[in-house]
Amino acid sequence: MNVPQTKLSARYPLDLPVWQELKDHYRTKMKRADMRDMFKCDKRRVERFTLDAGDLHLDYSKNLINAETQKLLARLTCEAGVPAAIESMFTGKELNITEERSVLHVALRSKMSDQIALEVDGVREIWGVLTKIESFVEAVHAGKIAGEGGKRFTDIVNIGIGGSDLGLVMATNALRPYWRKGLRFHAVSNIDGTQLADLHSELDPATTLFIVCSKTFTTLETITNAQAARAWVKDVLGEEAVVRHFAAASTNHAAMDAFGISPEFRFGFWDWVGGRYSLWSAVGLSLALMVGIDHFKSVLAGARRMDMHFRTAPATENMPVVMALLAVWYSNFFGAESQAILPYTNRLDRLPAYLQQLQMESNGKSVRRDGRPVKVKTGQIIWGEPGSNAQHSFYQLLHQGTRFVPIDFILPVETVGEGNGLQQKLAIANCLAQSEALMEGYSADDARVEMRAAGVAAGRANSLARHKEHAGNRPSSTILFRALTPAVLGQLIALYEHKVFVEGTLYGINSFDQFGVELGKHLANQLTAVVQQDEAYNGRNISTTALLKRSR
Ligand SMILES: O=P(O)(O)OC[C@H]1O[C@](O)(CO)[C@@H](O)[C@@H]1O
Repeated sequence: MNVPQTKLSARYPLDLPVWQELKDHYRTKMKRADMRDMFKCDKRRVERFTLDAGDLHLDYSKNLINAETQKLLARLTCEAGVPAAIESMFTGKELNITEERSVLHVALRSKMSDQIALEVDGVREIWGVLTKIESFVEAVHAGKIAGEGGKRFTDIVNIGIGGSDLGLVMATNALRPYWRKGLRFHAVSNIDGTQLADLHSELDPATTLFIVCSKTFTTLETITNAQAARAWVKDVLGEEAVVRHFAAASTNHAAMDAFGISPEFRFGFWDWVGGRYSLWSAVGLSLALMVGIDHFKSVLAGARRMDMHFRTAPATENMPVVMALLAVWYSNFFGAESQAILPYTNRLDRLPAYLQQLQMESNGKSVRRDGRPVKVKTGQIIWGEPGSNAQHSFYQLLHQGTRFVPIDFILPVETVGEGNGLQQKLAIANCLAQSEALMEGYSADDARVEMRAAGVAAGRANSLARHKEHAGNRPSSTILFRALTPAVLGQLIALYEHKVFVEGTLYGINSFDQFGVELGKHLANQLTAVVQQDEAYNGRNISTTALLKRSR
C-alpha cells in the first residue's frame, strides 16, 4: 500500500530532549519518592493535582509526581506536538494515515454551528442521520413501527461485535434507570452461537427488533449471528416479516441491501468513524431506543462538552492530556504493564471491557507513524471490575503484590433513581478507603502494636507483622462526579477516547487502525473450511494440526 507521509509532523519520544530529562528525573528523584512525604511537604498538593472538566472532577494527587514532573510532562506534550495533533483531529486532517482517513468521531457529537470539518465527505449528513434515528425511535416507542401483526416491540437485540457492541452495551447498562418502560435490551456478539440460543427460549420474535450493527457489514461473527436471527424470524413468522424485524447501522449499503434491510430501517455512517469510536453514530441506535432520543442527545452533548475542554484547555489543566501523561509516565518510566479501572457503581460493569478495546486496539502498536519500530512501551493492558466486588477478588494483589498497577477509581456520589441510602454511602466509603489504604499503607510496626493490644502473644505478633504489612505508596487517580447521568456518561467516554489519542500521539503511533486483528481472521477463514469439511490441514504449525485432529 502506498501510505502517504504523515500529515502530522510526528515527533518521536526518544528523539525529544525532554524524554531524557524525564528519565533522569525518574532515576534521581521519583524512583524512590514517597507520596506520604510529598503530601506532608506540600500542603497545596491536592489543589495542585486536581482538575475539573464539565461535571467530572479528577483528583490525581495520589500519584508519584511532583511539581517538576508536572512541568516536564507538560513540556513533553508540547515537544511531541500534542496541541497540533488535537487541532488536526478537530479540523479533519488525515490522522489515520495507514487507512488514509480523517478521524472525526468528535464531529458526530458537534453542533453544525461548531463547523467541525464540514468539508469532509459525509460530515454534513450527520444531522440528517440523527433526525432519521429520532423519527425511527419515536415511531417504535409510539408503536407506529411494530412487529408482525402490529405487536409493539418489547425487546431490542443488538447484533454486533467489538466497536459495534462494547461501547453500546456498556452505555446501555450504565443508563439502565433511563430505560423506556416496556423495552428490554439484549446483545449478541460472540461467534459460538450461545447468546442467540439463550434468547430463543426467552423472546418472542413477533415482538423483537434486531439491530445489526457493523461498520463493514462483513464481520464474520455479526453476519453469522444476523443470518441465524434472520432464519429464526423467517421460521417463526415467515419471510415477509423479516423486513419489519431488522434494522441496521453500517457504512456498507450494498451489503444491507443484500441482507434485506429496508431503506427506512437502515442508518448510515462514514469511514472516518472508527469502530471503537462509533457509539455516537448510528451504532448508538439501540441505546437511543432504550433511553429515548433526548437522553441519547444528552450523551452526545456530554461528549461535546469534554471535546471543547480537550480542544481548548492548556496541557496542565487538560484532563485527557493529564491522564495520558500519567499513563506514559508509569508505563515507560516505572515499568507498569497494566492499568486497573475500578468503577464504584455496578452500572459501569462493562466499562473495563469497553476500555480494553479502546486502549489496546488503539495503542497496541509496535510501529511508529513513519513505519519504523517504536522503541517505547505502548498500549497499557487494561483490566478491572466494579468495586466493591473486586475488593473480594483481586485487591489483595493491588495492596500487597509485587506488581506495580496504577489505578483509576471512578466514583459517582449519588445513584440515579433509587438506592441513595446506606448502600450508596457504603460504596463511597469503600472507594475512598481503598485509595487511601493503597497510598498510606500499614506498617509492620503498627500491625505488631495492634496485635499486642488485642492480646496476641509477642512471638506470634512478630511473625505475623510482615504478612500484615501494606507497603503503601501505590498510585491511583479518582474521577468523581455527582451521578451517572447521560451527559456525565458522554463526558466520561470522551475523556478516555481523548486520553487514548494523546497517548498514541506521545508515542508517535497511529491510534486509529487495527491491522493486528487481521491475520487471525484470515487464518480462521482457512480453518473454517477445514473444520466444516473435515479436510486434512496442511497448516504451518504441527501443534494446530494436532489440536484439530483431537477436536475431531
Ligand atoms: O463494525 P464491524 O465492521 O463489524 O467491526 C467490528 C470490530 O471488528 C474490528 O475490526 C476488529 O476485529 C474492530 O475494530 C471493530 O470494532
